[in-house]
Amino acid sequence: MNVTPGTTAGHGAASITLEGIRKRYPDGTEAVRELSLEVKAGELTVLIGPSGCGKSTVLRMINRLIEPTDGRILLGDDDVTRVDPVALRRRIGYVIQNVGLFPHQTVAANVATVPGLLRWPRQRTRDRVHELLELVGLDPGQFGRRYPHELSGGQRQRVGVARALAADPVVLLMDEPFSAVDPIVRTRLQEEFLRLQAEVRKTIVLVTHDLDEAVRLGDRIAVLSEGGRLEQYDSPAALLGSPASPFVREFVGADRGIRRLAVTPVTPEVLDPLPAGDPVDLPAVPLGGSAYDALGALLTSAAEHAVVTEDGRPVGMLSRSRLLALGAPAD
Ligand SMILES: Nc1ncnc2c1ncn2[C@@H]1O[C@H](COP(=O)(O)OP(=O)(O)OP(=O)(O)O)[C@@H](O)[C@H]1O
Repeated sequence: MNVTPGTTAGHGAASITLEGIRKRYPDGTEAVRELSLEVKAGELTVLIGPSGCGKSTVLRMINRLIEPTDGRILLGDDDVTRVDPVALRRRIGYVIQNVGLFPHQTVAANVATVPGLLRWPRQRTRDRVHELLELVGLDPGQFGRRYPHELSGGQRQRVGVARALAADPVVLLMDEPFSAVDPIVRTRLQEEFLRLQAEVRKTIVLVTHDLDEAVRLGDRIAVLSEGGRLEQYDSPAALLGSPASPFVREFVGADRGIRRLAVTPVTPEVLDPLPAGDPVDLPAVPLGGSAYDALGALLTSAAEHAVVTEDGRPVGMLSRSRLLALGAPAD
């Protein structure tokens, strides 16, 4: 299988190209009418859209759990419809909502599933399981021997991610991976997952219903409407800043200004000069930090300005009005 080495992609990450894919189920349902989309190697694309718009169908066509009726799907330069589907699935990690761990196997055995199928030597598998459990924040000595029912929902979710990464797949597909856990655990898992992705840099397609999750995790977000129609494919900031259609505008909602602040960094262009004297009793926010966090600091202190710092040194002032303007829609 060809891989795109590139500087941004992780080891063994491949781009995914969907070319005019279509899925018509045997009962005549046109789940996906025609969809073309490219996910760059090492990037995370989120598929989002109303229930029944075809997100899971698209995801499952990539690893051929569902066969497309038409169109091509490429991993790197390889057409996935031309390779053996079982071999293909071993190269593609797949994480689903309720994880699907084998209940009668230990955590270690669950993580070792694909290396086992690939007949890795025992020691290599053991080392890999150890490494992965550490990577997802579970102590291998403590958790390796447990069974899935002896874990919390969040821990099970981590084991699901470790299992999907076990054989160093070229691509990771995730269908509502964090939706089965409560909002606080969910946010923590998302943060940990972002750290993990910064390390492993896989090409990831993630399906979610949750716009905040999409904005937090996605390098790019694909908004789909009924029949797998691609309404917009953009970075979170571009999607929130300039929705391409009334459908997208309604979908991203009235509070998109706030969401937009979360993906907008505080940059030198929005700063006012420092005042002559030392600014006292003003909140300090870091250059490059999120505008959302800066707004939080201003609201908490009831100040009109924050001091923006770089390496602990004041470099400019940020006013409340400038900050709010960053969240204002461009249209
Ligand atoms: N096996 C099937 N046979 C017939 N129709 C199906 C089948 N599987 C899914 N569908 C239909 O295809 C459409 C897309 O389903 P899909 O599960 O891909 O949507 P989704 O966007 O993932 O939905 P949700 O967000 O609710 O999980 C829906 O109308 C669904 O009813």
